[in-house]
Amino acid sequence: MNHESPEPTTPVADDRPAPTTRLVDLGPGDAERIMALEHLVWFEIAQGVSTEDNLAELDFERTRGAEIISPTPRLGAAADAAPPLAGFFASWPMAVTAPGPRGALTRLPMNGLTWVGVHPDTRRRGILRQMMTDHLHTAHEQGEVVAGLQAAEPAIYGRFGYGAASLDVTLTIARGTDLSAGDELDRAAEQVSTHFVPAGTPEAMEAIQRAHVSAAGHTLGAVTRNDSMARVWFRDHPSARGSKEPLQAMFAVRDGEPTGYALFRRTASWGDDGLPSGKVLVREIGASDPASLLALARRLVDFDLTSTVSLYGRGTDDPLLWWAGGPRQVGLRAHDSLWVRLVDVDAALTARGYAAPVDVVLDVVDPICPWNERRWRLTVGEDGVGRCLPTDDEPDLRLPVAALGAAFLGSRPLAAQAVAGVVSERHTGTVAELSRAMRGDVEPIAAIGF
Ligand SMILES: CC(=O)SCCNC(=O)CCNC(=O)[C@H](O)C(C)(C)COP(=O)(O)OP(=O)(O)OC[C@H]1O[C@@H](n2cnc3c(N)ncnc32)[C@H](O)[C@@H]1OP(=O)(O)O
Repeated sequence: MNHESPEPTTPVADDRPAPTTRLVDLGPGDAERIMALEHLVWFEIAQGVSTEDNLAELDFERTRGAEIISPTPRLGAAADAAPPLAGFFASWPMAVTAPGPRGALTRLPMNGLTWVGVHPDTRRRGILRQMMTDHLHTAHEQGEVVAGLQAAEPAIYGRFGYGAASLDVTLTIARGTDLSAGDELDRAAEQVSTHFVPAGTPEAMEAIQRAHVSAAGHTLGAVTRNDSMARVWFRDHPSARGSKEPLQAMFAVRDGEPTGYALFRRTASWGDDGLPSGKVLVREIGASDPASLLALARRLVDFDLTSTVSLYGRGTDDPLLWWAGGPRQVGLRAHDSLWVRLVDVDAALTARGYAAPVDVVLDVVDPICPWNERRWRLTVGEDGVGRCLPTDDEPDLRLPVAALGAAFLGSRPLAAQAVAGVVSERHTGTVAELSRAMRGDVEPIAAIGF
């Protein structure tokens, strides 16, 4: 990303005079103005964390901002200060596990968008739209095929072609709950040992990363950090965490090999009755096989001085949910997790696999990425491998690109989206045909936080 965009923003739904901004690449030298904007956007400050540490997770090859080039000068600002930022966004090269051919899984590169924010003084005047257009066009130019994000608010990103492709389920399990999984899994879980260490050391971070990527290969919907993110992700600043215990990494090990991990923190508390009621908050848990997941979960529900364990980032048909007794037992709460955007419809539909043969012509609507907005023929053979090519043939169905993003991880069936009026069918039966071919065998897990 080395191009600058001199075009001013287009005012939308606001008659205040719009500032003129331009999109620029940002680097470590922009730390001060990045943090000035971040504090205004998120109104949250990590106490005692240096600016350098705050920004350490950013990839400055993929970090952009909208700087204000007029009006100037700014009341109260130093005359030689760099222009302030009206907007900011960054991304990481990540990966997501999508359905592969015939029930297999496939890990695909994914552009993960993050840190999106616009100055409160300049909102609702098109700066986000300008940034999103730039982001998706840059991703396309760089050959990225699939993009994803987690939305601060669910109403924002559908208009930019993202579809909510997975749900994030939180399970709260009482201490001592009998996780009932059947004899075979019980015996397999007994072969798995667990131990935990502070997560914030370089050695722990490296081991977490290995377990994280390995677990993702077995988990539909799993999103992974890349190695450079992993090196800084779990720094656990004592001043920022206050009196909480350091983040802990628990590993599952079978035959000397790591087979899973969990990241958690315990918070001590005591009830009015004098009994301990500490909480275990599990930020991530992942495993390469169900027995290792079970072994980790059994250990987590068995800590002295605690009363509940909350597991974030789980899925709707998660084995943990049913081992623990079902939705009513675990106070199930769900919200949208990963929003998927097909940057290149043909490459993305060719990269994932299918559950059944299909031959359909899609009429895709995508005003933000015009290279996608046309008819595409998707042909899938008996082997579940697809090919998507441009065509001028009559379409079988018409749909916005966001509908394909929503269905990309094998959930959110197109047939259900047709019932909701999002997808329309020109030839009877073609929505059902494509819908069945895109379905996964299980529901996707939620994405990690990013
Ligand atoms: C992946 C992530 O990082 S998610 C984090 C998103 N960031 C935040 O929520 C931080 C706080 N909020 C903000 O910084 C800003 O309000 C933003 C980034 C959400 C929006 O920026 P703006 O420059 O005001 O958006 P912009 O004017 O370009 O609006 C684009 C469109 O989105 C809509 N929109 C913008 N914000 C919202 C919102 N919070 N809810 C619903 N719609 C919204 C606008 O109405 C507009 O719609 P239209 O083009 O269909 O008419």
